[in-house]
Amino acid sequence: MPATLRNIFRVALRGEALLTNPHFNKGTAFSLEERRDFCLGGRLPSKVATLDEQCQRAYDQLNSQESPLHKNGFLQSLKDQNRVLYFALLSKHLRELIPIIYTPTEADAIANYSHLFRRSEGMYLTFPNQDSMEEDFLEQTRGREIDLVVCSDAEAILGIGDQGVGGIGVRKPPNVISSAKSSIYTLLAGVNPARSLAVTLDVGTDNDSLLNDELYVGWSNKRIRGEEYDAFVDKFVQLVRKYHPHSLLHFEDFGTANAYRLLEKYRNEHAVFNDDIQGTGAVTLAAVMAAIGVTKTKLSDQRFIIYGAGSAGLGVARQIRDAMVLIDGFPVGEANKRFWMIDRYGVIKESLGPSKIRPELEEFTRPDDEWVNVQNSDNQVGLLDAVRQVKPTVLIGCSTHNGAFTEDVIKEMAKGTERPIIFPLSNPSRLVEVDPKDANDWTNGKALLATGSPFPPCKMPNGKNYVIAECNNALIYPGIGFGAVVSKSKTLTDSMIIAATRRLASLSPALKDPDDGLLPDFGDSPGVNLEVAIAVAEQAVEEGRAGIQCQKEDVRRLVTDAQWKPLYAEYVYDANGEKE
Ligand SMILES: NC(=O)c1ccc[n+]([C@@H]2O[C@H](COP(=O)([O-])OP(=O)(O)OC[C@H]3O[C@@H](n4cnc5c(N)ncnc54)[C@H](O)[C@@H]3O)[C@@H](O)[C@H]2O)c1
Ligand SMILES: O=C(O)C[C@H](O)C(=O)O
Ligand SMILES: [Mn+2]
Repeated sequence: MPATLRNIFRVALRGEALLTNPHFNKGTAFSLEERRDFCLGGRLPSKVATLDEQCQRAYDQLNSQESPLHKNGFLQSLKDQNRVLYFALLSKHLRELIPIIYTPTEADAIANYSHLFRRSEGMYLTFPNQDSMEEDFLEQTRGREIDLVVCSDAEAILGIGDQGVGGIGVRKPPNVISSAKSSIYTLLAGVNPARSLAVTLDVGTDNDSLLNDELYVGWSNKRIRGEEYDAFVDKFVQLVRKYHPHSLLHFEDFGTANAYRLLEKYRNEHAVFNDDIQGTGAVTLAAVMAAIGVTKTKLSDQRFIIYGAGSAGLGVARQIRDAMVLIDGFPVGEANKRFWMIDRYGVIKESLGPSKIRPELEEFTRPDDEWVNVQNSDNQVGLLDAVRQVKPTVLIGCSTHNGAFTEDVIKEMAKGTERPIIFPLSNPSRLVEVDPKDANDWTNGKALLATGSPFPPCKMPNGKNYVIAECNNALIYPGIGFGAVVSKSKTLTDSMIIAATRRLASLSPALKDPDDGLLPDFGDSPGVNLEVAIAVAEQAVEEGRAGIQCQKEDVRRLVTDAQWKPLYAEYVYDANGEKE
């Protein structure tokens, strides 16, 4: 892929092979000299276009697409044709187009993957083909330096569940989640797309509608679990470690039990990152820090109800708990007591027993005697009862349960605290626990709000707009990953993630104006992620994790210089030059 800062690029492809390679293709932007030297003479109309002109044309075509899903399809096909143009167009219209290639539209695209499938992207490693995994892996990566590997087994895609290699029904492609997350790395942090790899680990699916669809493009088999699953994933992780020891390995949308286990298993031997646990924990902590800046309280003053105790819910609880310990000097045991986790069986409390409480939840399990006056007949404590009893100051949703934060729940919460902090984080938009507009109305504009998907601003009682912060891990994970990549960090530590969070929190608009959004706008997300990357790389250098020799003062320049930007390089033909 043409690097931005190098103006001249030696390329070994000519003619059709050049025009059909998305990493090298410039379409009508090939200069006259390049057309001559690369045998493109009769293959292009005569006018040489600039990248700006190409963006304008592509944008006009995009706008003729009728729905977000059609726009997503158009952009996918642009990406298949010309990577520089794709990223240049996205960069020019960031605020408008992130929701098209990412949350929420990408959820519909994944749900329809098998029916929209046109062309594969990235790497598919399928359970029954594991004997050839190394060969398959090398086939796509030989001779390439890979900085970033994003993988998913698609068991828990956003809030829409098991999608196998990509679902059916509404419409679109597998690899979509790992590809979308990789594109965001490039767009918002500057990861070179030629140095990143999106991988789908196809271990089957338990989604019956996929298994029964003859157009399903993945491995039509029940999900593999247990030792066989672990061995398969391990084979893949060891390949990444062997061939790309400095890469960052990003896990996305694994089922909760696997997500935690895999993170713990590998985090001390390679730079691994689980976005749903750590990315969500980090961005949510930053939003909470901004909110308590508005309420002028401390983290350890808060009482948290976290509704949905899966990867995201527990990641958020742990991250905030760790910050309470680190920032407020609270003992861990005391900090744990500030959390009430709720899942399908109500509040996680002791008498639910090990069949309903996963081991990772034990530290947040509540004693039963807290609930003697509020238990329902089925021994479960629901959200409304919990809110009445706990009087939470912060209510966070990671449940996929649309509408769970009812008017009763929100009004009950507002009785117990002056400025309720309410973050319904489930994605995509249709799964949000409460529409922020309702939460705003029901609390007379008192609620401090953030959501996982983009929502329009709300009206405050004084007529002013209240910006709903988008508390999505994309505001921080690209920076965390890029910081780890540039510093060639051997592992990704909790302190590096805390450094990222603090840097993000320091950029909150609410610090200047308490009525402003709790987190920076996604239109500013490239600058925000750059700051995050610098903070992470500085921390890596400071704590001796970095694989590069440099001083902390040099990190800002190093990270900035390493960013890939969507600009065309000038090509010179060289039979020994780049081919992929
Ligand atoms: N905003 C963000 O950056 C962000 C990041 C990660 C996840 N999320 C969203 O959070 C949601 C959960 O994601 P996850 O990765 O943690 O999934 P997950 O499957 O690991 O966890 C979901 C949890 O919610 C519980 N749950 C389901 N229905 C419930 C109900 N009716 N009441 C109470 N609990 C219920 C499940 O039992 C499970 O424990 C998804 O919608 C996802 O899109 C948002
Ligand atoms: O994909 C997103 O938008 C955020 C998050 O990783 C999720 O699973 O919802
Ligand atoms: Mn996710």
